Amino acid sequence: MLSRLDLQKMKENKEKISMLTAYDYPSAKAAEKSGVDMILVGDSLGMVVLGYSSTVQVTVEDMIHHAKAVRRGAPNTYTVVDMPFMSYHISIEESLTNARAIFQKTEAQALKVEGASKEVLELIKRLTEAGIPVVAHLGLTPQSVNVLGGYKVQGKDKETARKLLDDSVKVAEHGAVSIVLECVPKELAEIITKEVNIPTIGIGAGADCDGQVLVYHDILKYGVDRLPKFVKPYTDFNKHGEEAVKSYVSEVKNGSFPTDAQSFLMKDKSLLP
Ligand SMILES: Nc1nc(=O)c2c([nH]1)NC[C@@H]1CN(c3ccc(C(=O)N[C@@H](CCC(=O)O)C(=O)O)cc3)CN21
Ligand SMILES: CC(C)C(=O)C(=O)O
Ligand SMILES: [Mg+2]
Repeated sequence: MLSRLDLQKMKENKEKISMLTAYDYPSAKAAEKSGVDMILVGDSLGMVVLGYSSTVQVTVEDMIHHAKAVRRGAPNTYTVVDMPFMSYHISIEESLTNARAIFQKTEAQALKVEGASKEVLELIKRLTEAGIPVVAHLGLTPQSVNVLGGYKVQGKDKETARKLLDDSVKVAEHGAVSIVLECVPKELAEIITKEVNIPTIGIGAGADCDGQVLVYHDILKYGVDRLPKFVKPYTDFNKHGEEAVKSYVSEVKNGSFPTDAQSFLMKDKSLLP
C-alpha cells in the first residue's frame, strides 16, 4: 500500500497519481486489481448508487456502511473516505467525533473535507494533530451546490482564481496531505499544482495536476445517464448490461434457459420418488 510519503515522492518525480471512486465490494476489488494508487469512497455514492438528487442527503452511517465494504474488497489500496454534508460544520467536537467514527470503523488511510473556511482549516489542523490525515477538496464543492447555484466551473475570474490559490496554500499549511481540485480551469490548476508542495488530484481540472480522480460508474458508463464534460467513458456498461439482461429475460420466456448445463441431474434415476 502507498503511504503519504510515496504520494509526495510521486509529485516530486512527476509520476501521475491515479484515483478512482469505489462504493462497494465489487468496485473496490476491480479498483485494487487494476492497480489504482488511491480509492475514494466519495459521498457521490449518494447520487450514483443510492439515487439521491445530490450529496446533501448522505449521512455518516451511509459513508461507514459503504466504506467498510470497500475496505473488504480493497484491503491493500490507500483509501480516502469523504466526510458527508454537515458532519463537520456544527462544532469542532461533533466534527472530531464524526471523523473518529468514520476513521476507526472503516480503517481508512485519510478523510476528505470540502472547502477552506476558517472552521474547516481548523478541523484539518486538529485531525492532522490527532493522527488522521486529511485530503482537502476545493473548486466545485458539491456539498455546497445549493449555495453555488449548480455544478459550475469555479475560479473563472481574477478574484475567485486568486481565492482558490490562497485556499490551496492554506489547506496545505494546515496539514492537508493532498488537494482534490474539482472543475477549475486547467491553467489555474497548473499554477496551484506548482505553488503547493502536496499532490493535487484533479477532476475536471486538466492534465497538469499531480493526479486524476473520476467516478467508477462514470468511466464505465454504468447506471449514469448524463456524464459531465470532464468524464471519459472507457466502456458502455449501460448498453452491454442491458443487452445481457434482455437476453436473459427472453431466454427464460422462450425456455432456452436453463439447459442441463445449468441444472443438477440425478445420477441414479431409480432413486426418484
Ligand atoms: N456520477 C457523478 N460523477 C461526478 O463526478 C459527481 C457526481 N456524480 N456527483 C457528485 C459530484 C457532482 N459533480 C458534477 C456534476 C455535474 C457537473 C457538470 O455538469 N458540469 C458542467 C460544467 C458547467 C460549466 O461550464 O460551468 C459540465 O458540462 O460538465 C460537474 C460536476 C461531480 N460529482
Ligand atoms: C468527485 C469526487 C472528487 C468526490 O468528492 C466524490 O466522488 O464524492
Ligand atoms: Mg465527494
